[in-house]
Amino acid sequence: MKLVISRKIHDQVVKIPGSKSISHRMLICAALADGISQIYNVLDSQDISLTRKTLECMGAQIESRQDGTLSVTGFGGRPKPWPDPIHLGNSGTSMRLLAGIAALGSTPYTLTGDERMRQRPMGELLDALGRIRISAASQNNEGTPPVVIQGGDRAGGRTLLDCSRSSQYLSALLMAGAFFDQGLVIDLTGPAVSQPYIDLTLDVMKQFGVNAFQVSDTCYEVPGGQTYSSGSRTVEPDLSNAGYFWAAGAVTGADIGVDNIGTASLQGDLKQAYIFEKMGCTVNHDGRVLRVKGHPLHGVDVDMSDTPDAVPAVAVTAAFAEGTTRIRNIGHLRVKECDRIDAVCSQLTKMGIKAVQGPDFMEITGGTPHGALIETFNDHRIAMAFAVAGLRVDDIKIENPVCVEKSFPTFWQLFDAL
Ligand SMILES: O=C(O)C1=C[C@@H](OP(=O)(O)O)[C@@H](O)[C@H](O)C1
Ligand SMILES: C=C(OP(=O)(O)O)C(=O)O
Repeated sequence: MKLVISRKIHDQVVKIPGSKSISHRMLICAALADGISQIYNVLDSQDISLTRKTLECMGAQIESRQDGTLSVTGFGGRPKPWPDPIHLGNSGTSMRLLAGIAALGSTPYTLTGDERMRQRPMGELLDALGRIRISAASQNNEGTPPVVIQGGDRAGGRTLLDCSRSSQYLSALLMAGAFFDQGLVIDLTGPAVSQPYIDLTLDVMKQFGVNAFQVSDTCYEVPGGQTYSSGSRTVEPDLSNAGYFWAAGAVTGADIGVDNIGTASLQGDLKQAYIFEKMGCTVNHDGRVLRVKGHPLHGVDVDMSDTPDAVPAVAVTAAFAEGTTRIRNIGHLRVKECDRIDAVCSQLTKMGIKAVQGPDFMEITGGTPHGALIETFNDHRIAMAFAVAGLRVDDIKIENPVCVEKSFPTFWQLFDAL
């Protein structure tokens, strides 16, 4: 249990570790390459270790240098057999992206996860793989892990994919598709959620010399017969995690900057700062440091389909705003580390805040929240978002604070230093 002490915080600039999404992708692309890559500023967290270990099982050699840089010797698109089940905890990104890589092998891989991961969907990805003759099945027939993927057929071609619950399926197909003889054309059954993560996949693939592109709103293509090039790459800071510090500025009135944020970042969660601006904060991006300074906040109406990981921080901030905040198009939050719509609303209600939910939205009416014991449902983002509330409210206790190790093991250290 962690007690967050409400306090006055000073204006300051913080440094956030590397992006989880970019770290997963760079490790995978480096493993898919021939030769040695150096990846700088890789996030050191539970989920990234799971991706790393799996890539090692598949034949990549990965060494950590003292400064945290990872040196990756790739297996050139030919993963080696691994007969034992591979455990991926509750890392959806590892599970879905690595299922795509497993499809490149010629022997079966079994991918499984913890209790929650075994409830998270991936039937849509299994169906799309099946359409290009890759045997991909859920052992429980419910479309959830454990899954067994057996590659062998590398013809590729055209497939159909439903990305209404996760964009990670499409990222998986794009990364693997470059090795298929005919490449891969992926038609979507409708718009994808979490679009910026797809753009991030295309961008990291490009950095490793592989082209893939969006043909239309609902069609993507990756030409076949391409190879990933090894080299040196750098992971930028994690902007989902930057959001807890910008939210700290928003709720306390301090001016909190996050260092090393490029204006051209493709991470969707850069938008968090601008949602806080819409709520009344001042945002100042001077090229390197992006600062959010809090002022009296007011409710907003936002579509957060593209930025699911930022929802808990925005929702908690909304508890301190005048009026109602409506967060729309977030049905996919129900299949994350926990049902995040339910978790956020139930814990805000415990704090005396009116929080109403619908199938794919929530509405939070700001007020005067009081202390509570916050249940985190083993979800890092619930823990970090409610820690922010503790800066303004006495007696916020966060249950199971170590769950932040999934994406941000140094969170408490940086947060306590505020
Ligand atoms: O591809 C990625 O790196 C991610 C995509 C998003 O998931 P969905 O596409 O399932 O919404 C996001 O929530 C997750 O934290 C990371
Ligand atoms: C949803 C998340 O991650 P994943 O899907 O990789 O478990 C997250 O980090 O908020």
